[in-house]
Amino acid sequence: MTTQLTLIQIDNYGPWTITPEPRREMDLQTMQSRLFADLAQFIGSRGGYVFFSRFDNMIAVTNGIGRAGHKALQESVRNRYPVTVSLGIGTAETPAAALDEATEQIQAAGSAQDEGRTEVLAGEPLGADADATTHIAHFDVNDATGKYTDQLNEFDSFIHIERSYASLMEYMREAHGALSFFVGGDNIIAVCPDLSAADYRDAINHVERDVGVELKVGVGRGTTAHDAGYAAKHALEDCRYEGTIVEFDHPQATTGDD
Ligand SMILES: Nc1nc2c(ncn2[C@@H]2O[C@H](COP(=O)(O)OP(=O)(O)OP(=O)(O)O)[C@@H](O)[C@H]2O)c(=O)[nH]1
Repeated sequence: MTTQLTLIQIDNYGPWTITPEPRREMDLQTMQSRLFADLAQFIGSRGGYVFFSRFDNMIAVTNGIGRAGHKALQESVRNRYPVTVSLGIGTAETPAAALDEATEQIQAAGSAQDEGRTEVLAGEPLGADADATTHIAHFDVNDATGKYTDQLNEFDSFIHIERSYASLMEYMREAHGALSFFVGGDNIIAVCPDLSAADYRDAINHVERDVGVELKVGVGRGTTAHDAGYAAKHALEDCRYEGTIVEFDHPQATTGDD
């Protein structure tokens, strides 16, 4: 299996936000969220996933999207936005290693705040003969509506959800080189290497011990993020139906420790 990740970095964005003087915050928020929406549309329509992370930098799973697709994305952003984007592509068995490679490509071309560095397109997409299978794990808080949304004010609910996200993202990053992203509501999507049910159970137990939030997870695989993520959603439905905390949409091809 190999995950192809693309780091999307807005070129020279920091200086732009204060030139000629600080821009209205809600105008920046509008631009950032519209750019994210357009990236989600463009990448999603080609089977990929994109996560907003810090908005000035975003991370996409781009298995199945080649250099021409990446170039078209840059052109489309340049034609419609007051900013441009640089793209670094990396491929590896673990998502963290793929992101390292993607990041090195962009960093080698110059600083994020170098006005001479624009529209870098670096790194090689997966070859046609590579095994492009990727794994997506879709985590969800158990009964977030009953425990939080219907009981607490929105900010206090948000604190519980964000704590579980912080705990899970660090654990998955350190233990497995997996990258986890909050995607709204009580949902966290992780891009993962091939892990066992025991690995996922350990992650869920860690979060419960650490911050007292109970999670469940559906895991899918596919040659695009959409295929893997959609399978993960079905597996999550199986958790709901079976009352379990880990379900795969496919037989596990792992070490058999579970
Ligand atoms: N991004 C994303 N958000 C979702 C999805 N499904 C639900 N949500 C969000 O999660 C919130 C809670 O929904 P659920 O997870 O179904 O509700 P719950 O109360 O936790 O119930 P159980 O998950 O069945 O334990 C919703 O208000 C949505 O914001 C999804 O597939 N993707």
